[in-house]
Amino acid sequence: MSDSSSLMRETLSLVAPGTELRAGLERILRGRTGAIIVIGYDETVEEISSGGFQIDAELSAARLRELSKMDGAVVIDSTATRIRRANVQLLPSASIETAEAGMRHRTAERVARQTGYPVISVSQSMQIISLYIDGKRRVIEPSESILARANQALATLERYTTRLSQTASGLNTLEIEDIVSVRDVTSVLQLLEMVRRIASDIEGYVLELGTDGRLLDLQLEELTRGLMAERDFLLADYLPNGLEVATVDARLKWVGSPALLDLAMVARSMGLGGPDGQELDTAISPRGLRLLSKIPRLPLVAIRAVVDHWGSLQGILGASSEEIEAVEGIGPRRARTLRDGLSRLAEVSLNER
Ligand SMILES: Nc1ncnc2c1ncn2[C@@H]1O[C@H](COP(=O)(O)OP(=O)(O)OP(=O)(O)O)[C@@H](O)[C@H]1O
Repeated sequence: MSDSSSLMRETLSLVAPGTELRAGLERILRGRTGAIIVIGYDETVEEISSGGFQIDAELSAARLRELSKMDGAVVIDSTATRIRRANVQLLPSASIETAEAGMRHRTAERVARQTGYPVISVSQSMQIISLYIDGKRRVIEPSESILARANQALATLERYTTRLSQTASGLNTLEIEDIVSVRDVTSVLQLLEMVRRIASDIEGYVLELGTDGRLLDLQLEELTRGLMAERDFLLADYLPNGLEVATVDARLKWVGSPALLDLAMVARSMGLGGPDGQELDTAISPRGLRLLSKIPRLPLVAIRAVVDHWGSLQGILGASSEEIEAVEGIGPRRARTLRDGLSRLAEVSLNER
């Protein structure tokens, strides 16, 4: 993540609903005055500030509102906890380009560029809160508009997680019967990746919504619980030897959303389906981590020990109880848990057929 996007995220959470800063901005909007607020105070800010007065007071919504009634800018510290100057005229370099029209917004954009600190402007005439960071402008929207979009994304996420769980349980059956093809594996990764992208959009909304996003956060957490572990196991089961998960992640990052619909593209990212990922019907067998992880009360160390020993799910399915018990770190109890668990999984997939 670049510095400017992490500053954007930090700042969005500083101005999110539930914070004093946001409450102050809402008051300014309701009072129909404008404001220009610099979030950061150092020598550079000092150099381009003229007039006004120094203060060092705790930031409260009421104070921010009162100080913004005066002409000029308010300067607060970068954690948005203290107000440091008010009634300031800002004199950024006029040579910094700005696409904005009014003086307030031109100044806000220039100060943000010159100091590297975020600057907020509240437009009196347009009743809009804008955030300027490093040459980018972002409108701070009311929670209702963000929630409307977030709920749409949540509905999409729900559809995808339902499809994912069907496709993944279909893969269980194919794995037990050892009739998996590259297409089957790739379809699961494709859905996991789509889910990951939608979830990341929703995480952005949660951040922006502050205290208004709590319910959304819970819903997101519920829909995506365990999915990243599922992804790790899937990749551990099928990646060709020597191909790192980080490499697959990096490749997928460059796959745009339309291209993600192309299974061959996803297969190629996983190093499967031949050089161009087109050989989707090629048979492939899992190592067994993903399926074994579905067995309740079987610890991951035991799963790893067994998978390392046989190297394939079919090897494990064909092993006798004695052979499994003999694996270091297993013992009779875990061996029974594993055998019972596998039989139950086999039964479930048989019934599902
Ligand atoms: N350089 C500056 N430093 C501090 N404050 C400024 C500066 N320029 C403008 N402002 C503040 O912005 C106020 C409005 O200025 P102006 O009407 O030119 O801007 P605007 O962009 O059209 O604003 P709005 O969208 O709020 O109507 C000023 O009264 C002043 O308080």
